[in-house]
Amino acid sequence: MNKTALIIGVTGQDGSYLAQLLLNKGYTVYGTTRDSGIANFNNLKSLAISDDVIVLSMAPNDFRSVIQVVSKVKPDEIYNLSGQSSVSLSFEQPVEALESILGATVNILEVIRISGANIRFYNAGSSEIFGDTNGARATEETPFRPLSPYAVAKAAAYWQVASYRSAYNLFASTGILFNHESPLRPRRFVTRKIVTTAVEISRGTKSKLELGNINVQRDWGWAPEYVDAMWRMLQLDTPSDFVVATGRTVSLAYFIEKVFSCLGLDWKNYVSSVTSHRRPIEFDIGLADPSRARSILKWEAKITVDKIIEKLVECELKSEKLI
Ligand SMILES: C[C@H]1O[C@H](OP(=O)(O)OP(=O)(O)OC[C@H]2O[C@@H](n3cnc4c(=O)[nH]c(N)nc43)[C@H](O)[C@@H]2O)[C@@H](O)[C@@H](O)C1=O
Repeated sequence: MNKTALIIGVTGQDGSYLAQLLLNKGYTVYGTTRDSGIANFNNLKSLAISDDVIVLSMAPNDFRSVIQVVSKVKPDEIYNLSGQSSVSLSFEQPVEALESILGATVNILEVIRISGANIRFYNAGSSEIFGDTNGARATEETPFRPLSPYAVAKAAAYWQVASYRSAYNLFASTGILFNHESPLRPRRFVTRKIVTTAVEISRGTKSKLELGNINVQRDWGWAPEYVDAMWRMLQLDTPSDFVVATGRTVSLAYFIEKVFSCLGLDWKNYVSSVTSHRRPIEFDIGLADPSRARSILKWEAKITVDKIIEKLVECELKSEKLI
């Protein structure tokens, strides 16, 4: 029998790729956005699935709204990909970070618990919860040292999910995802900002690129592969949390250099690091050990950072958003 999935926050990068994956698997896919009357469906449109996803309005931090949608859809699986997703923005809107991430997670868990239905729940976690690991690769056992309001909210949501799983025996799991990129990323994230600006520079419509701290090192993966890990987590016999990453970390300077060299440009002529783009606090190096996902989910990131750069530049040059 066909399964029904509810993707909360379907219009974002991950929501759109997940909807595509689930549609391909034969799911009936419902998706929510705060106000479907005014939402931006560009990501769903660029994947050519906007007519296939049934979109509903839902405010995840409004309990009534969540219960109404879940009762109507009767999903087998719920994926919560909603809420603030920018670490940088969370320093400016810390309450919004907490409410949109933690408030939504508790509402969804409560609705699942009260409904008594056999619903599997995926919670979008983040590697930001680890903060500075002092050079150690983060695993599912690594202690949390969140540094931003975003990371604090994600850490709290993680523990809510773990608590509901133990207390009420819910099938609820958190994917602790490291950075994952695609052409569907908005420009507020650094990879898209670099690629779009570098292409503009190559076309002569921009002359410089201002960034914050370019010495940070991150584990960057390919978003369409990461949504497959989310799905796999809900197909297990028992719920469990997983680190999802490539296992390879590079510096932002490396990323910038490669993007510019794809376009035949020397980045040093165009890029500067300015204090206004720096965050009040952040950690330098993000390192991951995704071996548990490899052994239990049978999931592995196949697309390397060099390939990601190539794909992003190629898509930007064609100004298309398809993978
Ligand atoms: C795992 C995690 O991954 C993402 O969060 P993020 O790492 O903050 O992503 P980003 O692309 O904004 O920054 C990446 C790095 O790049 C540095 N950086 C330098 N200069 C600029 C700059 O000019 N803009 C930006 N945005 N970043 C800059 C910045 O300081 C940071 O170290 C989200 O998906 C989040 O939802 C999530 O969970």
